[in-house]
Amino acid sequence: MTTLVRPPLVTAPLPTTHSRLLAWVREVAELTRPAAIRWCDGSAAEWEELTGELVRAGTLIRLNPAVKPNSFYTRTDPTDVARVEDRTFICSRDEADSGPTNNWVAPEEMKATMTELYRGSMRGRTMYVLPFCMGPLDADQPMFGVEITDSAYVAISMGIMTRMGSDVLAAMSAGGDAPFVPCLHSVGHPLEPGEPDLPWPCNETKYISHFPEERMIWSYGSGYGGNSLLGKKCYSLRIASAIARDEGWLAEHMLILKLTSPAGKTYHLVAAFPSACGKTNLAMLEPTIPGWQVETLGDDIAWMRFGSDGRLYAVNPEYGFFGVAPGTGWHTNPNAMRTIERGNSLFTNVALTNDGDVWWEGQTPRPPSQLTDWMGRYWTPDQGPAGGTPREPAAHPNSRFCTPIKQCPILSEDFDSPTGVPIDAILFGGRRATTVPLVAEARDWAHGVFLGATLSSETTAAATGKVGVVRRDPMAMLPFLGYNVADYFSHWLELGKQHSGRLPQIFYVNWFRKKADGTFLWPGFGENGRVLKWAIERMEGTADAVDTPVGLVPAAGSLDVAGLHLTPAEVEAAVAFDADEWRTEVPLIEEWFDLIGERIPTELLTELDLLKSRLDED
Ligand SMILES: Nc1nc2c(ncn2[C@@H]2O[C@H](COP(=O)(O)OP(=O)(O)OP(=O)(O)O)[C@@H](O)[C@H]2O)c(=O)[nH]1
Ligand SMILES: O=C([O-])CC(=O)C(=O)O
Ligand SMILES: [Mn+2]
Repeated sequence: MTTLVRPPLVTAPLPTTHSRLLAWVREVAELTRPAAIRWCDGSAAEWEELTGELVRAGTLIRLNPAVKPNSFYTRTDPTDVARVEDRTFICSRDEADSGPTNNWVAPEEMKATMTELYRGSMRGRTMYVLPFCMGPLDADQPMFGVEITDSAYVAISMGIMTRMGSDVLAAMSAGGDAPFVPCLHSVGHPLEPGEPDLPWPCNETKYISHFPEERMIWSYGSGYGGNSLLGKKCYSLRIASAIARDEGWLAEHMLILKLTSPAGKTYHLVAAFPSACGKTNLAMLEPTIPGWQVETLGDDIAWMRFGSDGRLYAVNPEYGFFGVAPGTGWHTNPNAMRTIERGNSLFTNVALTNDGDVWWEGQTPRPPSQLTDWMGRYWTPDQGPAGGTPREPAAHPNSRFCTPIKQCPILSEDFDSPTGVPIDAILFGGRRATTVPLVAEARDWAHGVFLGATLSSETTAAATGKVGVVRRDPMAMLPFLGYNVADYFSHWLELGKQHSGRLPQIFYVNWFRKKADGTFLWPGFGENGRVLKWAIERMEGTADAVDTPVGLVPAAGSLDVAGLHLTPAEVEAAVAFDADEWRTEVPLIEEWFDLIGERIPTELLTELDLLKSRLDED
């Protein structure tokens, strides 16, 4: 079913009877004035057609089918390479509800501004209507969305990242018209008659706006993933977190994995790490310790609800991986390599090899002798890009692969379960060169929420702005919260009180602690399985820990380091709690709590006092 109609959309047979959807599509078409409207069906034929058009337009390059079948490469405009946090807005009716960590503009004012930007913004382009569902379509309450976009790149990417197309559209009106989240996106580059298009149209003016009360998203000016694939961060985190607060569940920036011990016992873990801090890698972990096995359920987002048995269950709302390319290789994340090798993938801002394959820093120990870099320039390992400087990487640090989750060789068979998997442990982690030990176990739920609430990390290339600056990133949700951060902490604490019987155990981790020479103390990647093993053994009551002011860290000999090429002193340095470093950290936590202001729950202030008094005793 492919419906290509000319506005105002009344002449062709319409693919749905959903009246709110039809009215909205008509309204957007009248405002944005596209040359054509296409209802996407998510079929293979549609993928063929759209990728073909994008190749002709110069947006995509088809990769060598012998190495990457049915896969494509794109370079964005060099100014449109990451999420734009300073242009991201939570437009709640009351400013206080967006909280101290979000940008806020009153909804009516934002709508007025953006309506003028959208006026005629799709002229000369096709408007794509993408019906999608976050999470399984057979869920009790399927979470529908419809994205309207003038980008074919967004249309095919959403086809990978979400369950998208005719099945979803049919389900949306199967039992009466279902509610859905309207997601409007325009690259903001209309074409005048005869004007040639650009390979990557976008606009200097960017807005990524969320209307949490109306459950609605408006995005303008950027084609880059996190700003334009509106089912992902915008819906599944910012809008969903607001829905979850209202309905008593959690929408979190977390991977989901299943772990099987040598004895055959299974566990499920979720882990929240900020962008570009290791979620995709941990989700696809290949443990180095014998007998332990990981299966993947999700690498970025977890929706978690309490079941009738009182346990917390997690579902991954997504259908694909939008993973960081640099650092992904056979020695670090072989399962990601196997996933993309199967083809059907899009690569953005990586480097291109002479034989039509993709490359990025860390894929192989040494780069090929020549490449075309992410800006289309001739690049060599010695000289860097032509006209650039020798140390410029060939792939942008935030370059990405976009690939179907079903291709992951270790995907858990529970992936499509509408109720999800029961969670045994929650990990919070960041990228800290100092201070935070390799692993610490929280004393209880409130202490775990405190560890999550004060989580900190060095900024990365996943968002525009300076890289390497330490900032608080509560539960790795700082850029993804759809409401007031203080209310979010209260929500976590409240859920803990309501379900105190069988709560997951909370742990704090840091793979990124460094030695004085700047290299990592802990080898990471497959070796992180050792930390998961320790966490499981803590829950089983078989591993020893030392009580420190930040939590319970591994006692000497309790972390399995057999076969690891680290000296006992190095292991000790990785797991150590350092009181002086924490005395330096406390004022930063106080500053953070001051910023949050009066709405902060008292339990967290109590936890901070407890940390301080324990440090005084230390
Ligand atoms: N040193 C070290 N680096 C790691 C480890 N895990 C991941 N990385 C690197 O950190 C970067 C980001 O890792 P990802 O797993 O893609 O991070 P992510 O949290 O999924 O990032 P987003 O997709 O932006 O949310 C990559 O360059 C990885 O190679 C680790 O255990 N140790
Ligand atoms: O949202 C994006 O563009 C990519 C991503 O996963 C992140 O930044 O966390
Ligand atoms: Mn990721």
